[in-house]
This record gives sequence, C-alpha cells and structure tokens, in this order.
Amino acid sequence: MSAANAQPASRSDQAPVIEVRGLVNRFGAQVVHQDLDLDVRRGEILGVVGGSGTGKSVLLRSIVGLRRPNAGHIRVFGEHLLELPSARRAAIERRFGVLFQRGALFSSQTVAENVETPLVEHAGLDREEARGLAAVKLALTGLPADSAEKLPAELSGGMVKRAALARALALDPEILFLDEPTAGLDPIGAAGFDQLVLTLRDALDLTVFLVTHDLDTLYTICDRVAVLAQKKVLVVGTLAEVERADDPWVREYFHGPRGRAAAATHEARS
Ligand SMILES: Nc1ncnc2c1ncn2[C@@H]1O[C@H](COP(=O)(O)OP(=O)(O)OP(=O)(O)O)[C@@H](O)[C@H]1O
Repeated sequence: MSAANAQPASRSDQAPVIEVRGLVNRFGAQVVHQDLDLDVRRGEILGVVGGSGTGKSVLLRSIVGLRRPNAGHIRVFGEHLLELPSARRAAIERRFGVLFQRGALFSSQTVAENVETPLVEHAGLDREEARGLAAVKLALTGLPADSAEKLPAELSGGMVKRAALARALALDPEILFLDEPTAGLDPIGAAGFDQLVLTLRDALDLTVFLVTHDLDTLYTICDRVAVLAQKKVLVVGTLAEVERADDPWVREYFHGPRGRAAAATHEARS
C-alpha cells in the first residue's frame, strides 16, 4: 500500500478550507478561467493538473493574492479574501506557504538568510532567533547543515527546491501551495521530494495545493486530483474517479503510455 493510501479515507475532514466560486480570469481577449469552481479540503493533498496554459498557475496566484481575478469569490478559512481590507487579507496570506515554480530564492542571500528573512520581516524575530528557527526548517526539509551558508547557485536543483520549501514553511503555514515542485528533478530526486511533502503534510497538519505535471506525484501522494480544462475544473475527485472522466485530455494523460506506466508502478507498490 502506498503512503498516500495508507492515510485513512477521512484524512481530510471534508470541510473546505478553500472555496473558489465563479472565478473569471482574463488577459485582454484571452479568457483563462470562466466560472471556475473548486473546493480544497482541510488536510488533503490536492493535485491540480491540466494541459499547458490551462491556468493552473493563474489559479494558484489568484488564491494566494498575487493576482486579482476579474470576477468570482475566493473563501479561505471562511473569509471572503477579495472583499477583505488589505491588512486582514495580509494576515490570512501569512497562513499560506508558497513554493514557486523556479524556487524563487534571493540569489544574493545564503540559504539560511533566505529562510530567516520572512521570520524577521513578518514574525518580528531578531536575526539570532530567526537563525535558530531557520536551521530547524532547513533540517525539516532534509538539507545537510552545511547548505545553510551556501548561495542558491551553489546547490543542486533538488536542494534548491528543498531550500525554497524550508522558506515556504518559515512562518508555520496551514496551507502549502506548490507550483510544479518536481519539475526538472531526476526521478529519484522527484520521488524523494514527493515523500517529503507527504511526511510534512502529516507531521505539520498541512493542507497542500499542488500544481503538477508529474503522474508519479499524483499516484503516490495526492488524495484528490482536479483537472483544469475548458477554462474550468472539469473534474475533481480521487484518481479512480478522475480516470473515468470522458474527456480527450484525461484519456490521453491518464491512459496514454506514461499514465499507464505510472499507474502500473503504483499498482506494483500497493
Ligand atoms: N501576466 C500574464 N499576462 C498575460 N497572460 C498571462 C499572464 N499570466 C498567465 N497568462 C496566460 O494565461 C494562461 C494560463 O497560464 P498559466 O501559467 O496559469 O498556465 P499553466 O496551466 O500553469 O501552464 P503550464 O502547465 O505550462 O505551467 C496562458 O495562456 C498564459 O500565457
């Protein structure tokens, strides 16, 4: 049985911690989302998939406050984010940890400084306190202690992802947003990162919103999967439910050679 399936079915308590309703995102004449609805349940790892350009990152950016959608509602922790005064919204956003596609570490700061910065700027810690806590966060992500004093450019791709994850965890977030965390990693590095996300979700009681193209990630750690297509969430559910969807992209993605290989590997491990 895989680690993901080892979770009881009720691992996520069904209560949505994020509710997106009627979301519209447009860039000029290009409509990316039209009346998109999505719930993210507390405690789950939700995999968000879809073809290139279907708006996975734009959806993530809309929820975390980096893009104001053209229309719709986003409720997080029961609060309507788009209607909140900016200070209240910022307080909610501090309960998010975000790992961007390219890691987004400050290249001129050491790894430790990268993790310390949010602790100093947002949690009011002094540098020394922040340093101690940053070391804990870096250890949590499995980075060797000597990486702390290195610059991001001195780390491997997998280590950069772990350092960026440590930074995303700096302020003890309740919801972790990951944008293609295993992109560019070799299969062993990617599998290690998947297991890390699963372990941290369980240990830290996180909810995880995970944008990915990685079929192994979906089969190994995701509780549910949401497929973006036709400007909305076309289907959301367990992998078994999503695989049954009658949609050309779903068929090609899940039932094509790579999908079948990922499913077979997962079966063999179960
Ligand atoms: N700031 C922007 N200005 C104009 N168009 C944008 C902007 N951001 C995103 N888009 C467009 O919105 C669409 C969705 O982009 P998005 O990055 O969300 O796709 P995605 O599903 O994450 O794709 P991928 O899987 O390739 O990363 C794309 O056509 C993109 O070009």
